[in-house]
Amino acid sequence: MASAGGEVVVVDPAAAARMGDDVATSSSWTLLFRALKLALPALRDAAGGRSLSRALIVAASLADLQMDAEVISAGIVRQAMDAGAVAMADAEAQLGPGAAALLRESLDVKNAPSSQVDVADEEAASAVRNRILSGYDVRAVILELAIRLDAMKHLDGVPKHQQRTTSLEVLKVFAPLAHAVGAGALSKELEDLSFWRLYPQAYAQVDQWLSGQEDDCKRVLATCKDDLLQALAADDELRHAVAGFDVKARYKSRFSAMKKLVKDGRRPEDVHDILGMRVILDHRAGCGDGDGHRACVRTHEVIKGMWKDVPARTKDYIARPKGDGYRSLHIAVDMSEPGPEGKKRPLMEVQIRTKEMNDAAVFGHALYKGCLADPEEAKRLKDIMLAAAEVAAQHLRDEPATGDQTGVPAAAAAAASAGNIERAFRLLDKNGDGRISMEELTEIMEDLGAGGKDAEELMRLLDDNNDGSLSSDEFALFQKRVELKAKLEDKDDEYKEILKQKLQKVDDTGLIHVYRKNLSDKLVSG
Ligand SMILES: Nc1nc2c(ncn2[C@@H]2O[C@H](COP(=O)(O)OP(=O)(O)OP(=O)(O)O)[C@@H](O)[C@H]2O)c(=O)[nH]1
Ligand SMILES: Nc1ncnc2c1ncn2[C@@H]1O[C@H](COP(=O)(O)OP(=O)(O)OP(=O)(O)O)[C@@H](O)[C@H]1O
Ligand SMILES: [Ca+2]
Ligand SMILES: [Ca+2]
Repeated sequence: MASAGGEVVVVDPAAAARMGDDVATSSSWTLLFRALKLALPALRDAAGGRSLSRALIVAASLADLQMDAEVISAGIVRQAMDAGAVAMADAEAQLGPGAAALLRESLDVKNAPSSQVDVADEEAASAVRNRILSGYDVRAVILELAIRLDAMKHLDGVPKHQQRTTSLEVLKVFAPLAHAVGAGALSKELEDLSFWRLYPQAYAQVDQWLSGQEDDCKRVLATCKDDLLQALAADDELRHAVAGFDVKARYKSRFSAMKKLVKDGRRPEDVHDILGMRVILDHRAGCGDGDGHRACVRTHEVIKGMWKDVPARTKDYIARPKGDGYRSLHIAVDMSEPGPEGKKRPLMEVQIRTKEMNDAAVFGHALYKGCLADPEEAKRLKDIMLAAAEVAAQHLRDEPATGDQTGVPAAAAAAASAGNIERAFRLLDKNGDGRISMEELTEIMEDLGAGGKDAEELMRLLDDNNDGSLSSDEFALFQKRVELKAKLEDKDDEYKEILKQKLQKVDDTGLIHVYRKNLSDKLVSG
């Protein structure tokens, strides 16, 4: 047990010992401890403890992003605030003005894509992103991004329309923001989760294509990375010109692959970066190789000695930089097993560049780098978080994710295609008193061959203020949500068709929603 300022917080003694005395006495530790002390009891009471373990996971992910203790403590407390368990005044009193300012800004970032903005519109989304990037501390942006990722992982229990709004905001605003601040892995995760929620059929197609070869390709990437690091370190010319090497390997994300097929109109065999490797050379100044071009070319030669080079795909953007100044040597190698019976694999793209070139290419790099904690400190902060997570796991049971209990009934969704809100409302409001009563709703649903149960379900969904009838405002709000759903479903269908053709997979989803069509016909023709 550890006590701070009267209240008692349970801490696993073994975990506390691992943290070490130096950490326990540091100001980072004090701040994190205060945040935990404030949030733990509140979050433990909320949602069966689920929010507490989530808060700790968010905190650990912020530590992984090399955020400082102020951001991490703000992350823990933000979860407690979002659960309605902690007020801003308490956060400020416990954590001080720095963390409180971060919390306030993160809430501003959270609310930046307001309901007035149509984030599906690229220009509007870009304006929101720019406003966030120029208006707020980048640490507050990263804090909100970590919270968003957590939210995206726990959307099962929230209403469908909310799932879509959140996913669309993430896809259009927050995932590109993560990319812009240099948090590439976070961006990728946000994209794939929102892609899956918004376009489930299209996601399934891409997933089927990519997952088939994923394990094998990832194994190849891991082996190649090790082999390449060894070969580069053993090369005499490179040893002279380069102080160190960094090799990054990545398997293409679902969303990124989908964009190539759907938006660029490529065939799957024309996607040449499913396997990707990037070699970053820490080029020595004054070694007689100007900007490091020669070292990059030498790296290519070493690679040619190891794997099967595909000369037609070599692009030297160092000798001839792209219009935007992008510099990098791009090559491709064929990692298929030899012989006619050998396993065929997609090509592997290798980007070779110096640190300077890489810094310039990774947009926003400086922005993100400016607020990173010392890597050692970041590791220690992470240890504290993991220790706290262990403690939490001992005391709390994570609730299993709940199923989707709030699906929009097919008949309700049908109203989407009606388009004309006023006309639809007038049609349903049979006695013309400006409200749709339960009787009126039941009547029209029965006209359509649906039972009273469907009417009840529909009423529950639409009746925002629970007064048992629908105002035209409630109806309009509903219509807006349903239109978004219909738009997404159309796109999902469209993408699915394109992907299906390209990936030549048989479609097995032929559901015809006769019921839905009936209602929309009725609403349109009425
Ligand atoms: N940051 C940055 N990266 C770039 C730029 N141009 C290319 N890249 C990277 O290099 C990859 C390959 O680009 P290219 O070699 O031009 O080949 P491509 O066939 O046009 O590329 P893909 O669209 O990837 O098939 C891209 O997918 C990016 O990862 C650039 O201007 N800036
Ligand atoms: N060959 C590569 N090796 C290692 N990392 C890569 C490689 N290509 C891209 N990445 C990085 O992986 C992340 C996601 O990759 P993605 O393929 O979506 O990017 P991209 O290549 O820039 O996009 P696109 O190919 O659609 O133009 C980004 O952070 C990107 O910088
Ligand atoms: Ca690429
Ligand atoms: Ca009425």
